[in-house]
Amino acid sequence: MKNKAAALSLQQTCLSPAQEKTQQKVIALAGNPNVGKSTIFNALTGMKQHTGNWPGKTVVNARGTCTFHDNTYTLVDIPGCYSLMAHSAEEEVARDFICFGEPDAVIVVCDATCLERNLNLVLQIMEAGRPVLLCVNLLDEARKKKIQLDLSLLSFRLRLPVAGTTARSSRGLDELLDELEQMLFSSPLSGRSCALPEASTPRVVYPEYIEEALSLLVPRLKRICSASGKKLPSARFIGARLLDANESLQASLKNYLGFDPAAIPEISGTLEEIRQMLEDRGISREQLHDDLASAFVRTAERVCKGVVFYPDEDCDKKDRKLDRIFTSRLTGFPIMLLGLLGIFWLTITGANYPSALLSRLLFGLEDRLALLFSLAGVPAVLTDVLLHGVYRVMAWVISVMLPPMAIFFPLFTLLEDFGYLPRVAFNLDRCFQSCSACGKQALTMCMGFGCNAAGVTGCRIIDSPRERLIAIITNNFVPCNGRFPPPYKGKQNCSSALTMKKQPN
Ligand SMILES: Nc1nc2c(ncn2[C@@H]2O[C@H](COP(=O)(O)OP(=O)(O)OP(=O)(O)O)[C@@H](O)[C@H]2O)c(=O)[nH]1
Ligand SMILES: [Mg+2]
Repeated sequence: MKNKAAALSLQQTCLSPAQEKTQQKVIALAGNPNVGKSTIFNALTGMKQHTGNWPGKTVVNARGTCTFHDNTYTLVDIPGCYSLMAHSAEEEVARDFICFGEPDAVIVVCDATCLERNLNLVLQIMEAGRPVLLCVNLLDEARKKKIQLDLSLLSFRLRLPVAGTTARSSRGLDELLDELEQMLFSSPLSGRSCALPEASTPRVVYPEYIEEALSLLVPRLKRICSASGKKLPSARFIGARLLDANESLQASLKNYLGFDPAAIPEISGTLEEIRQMLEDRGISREQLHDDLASAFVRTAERVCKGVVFYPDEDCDKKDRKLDRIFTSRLTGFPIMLLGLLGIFWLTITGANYPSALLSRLLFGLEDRLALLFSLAGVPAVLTDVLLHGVYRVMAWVISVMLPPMAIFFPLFTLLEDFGYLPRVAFNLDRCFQSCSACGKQALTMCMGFGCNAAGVTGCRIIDSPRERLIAIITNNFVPCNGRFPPPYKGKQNCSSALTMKKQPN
């Protein structure tokens, strides 16, 4: 793409308030996990955020810049989330940035193959009052499955700009930036303004009793919050979350405003009044919670009618069949064991040949360097330190560790891209759970076979701090390729860093 600029920085931004803002417009890239946010981010900024075919790779916000038609944007790739009612640490990071990070706009990336499910989040972000540009990605996958989409109708129904993309091949990204530009810089009269006033936003309509409660709460919240002078999510959104007693959002709101609106007598009194009203009508907190959530689902269903066509009823048939083969008890485990053993065999046996070659080359060079050092009259102590110390260790590390890594990680990436790794995690989830660990640990352990450092870093994908700690500690017991035990290293004897000797000439 012609319009990419170099990326500047990659940094964690949890609550990222106004002080971080520059003249550049700050654009958040939000969406469900695994819909291609980081792929779009990388294509637009030239950065290298981790992408792969399983959900939950991005766990902290990443920033980069992108220039298009002389406008420079700061793009923020945020972790995938299914909803703004955060259930995990990553979802909280995403929700906090959308609600309190003061982005100028949010590009919500959706998966074209399951648009209806993705619209849930779109509607929530719209309710939060953030300017939204909808990016329907994975159009190539939708085409493969013969799913037809009417994006103009979708745009009309949601009253949002919509762009279709295939991020993997950078298709549609210029159009996406065009839409963004129009949305941010065209006048409200042109009809493309993103900052929809609250009243004109296509609202998600809640059941009558919730609307009644909100009509009591929202005007009071508006009065209190408007005094804060901050770019808050809409009062309706905050009101609905206060009704739902969403503690984590309340804590972030308090952090952002500097005071807790729910602790102000006017609001706490109204909440109490509403609670009493619900109790009198026999409405439980669970029902309230379900009704608040299902309003989005119902609206998404309504919006999608006539927008998405599945001419082939069994468009997911192939995926389901593969799921059955790779995760059933009968075939899932044998295939998984054979596959993983195959990879280890290829890594270990295959690495012996380049290892032997590299070690012959590097140690041969050492002998020649030793000759050169002695001819040059280099003191013995210096030769020992530089040549028999630094150089020899480097030669060992390169010849032992580089070849298996060069084989293992590409194979691992292939498994990731084929979508097999989440199936491994699924297969092993029960085993890991019976040890009070998390199924995702299967992925970090596999990675640990390539390199423990990568495995430990990868443990960021595990939500629960306790399970993450277990994964980090136990990863050290996974023999990484530099520590594969000698009996398994094949006949060639140039392998483990622990056992390797200098090759005789
Ligand atoms: N076929 C196809 N694959 C895509 C497209 N966009 C992204 N992908 C692939 O989808 C997978 C997920 O992409 P990511 O960019 O990592 O998704 P993400 O939304 O950042 O995922 P999380 O950070 O886990 O939430 C990767 O394997 C991408 O190569 C696309 O347009 N078409
Ligand atoms: Mg990502």
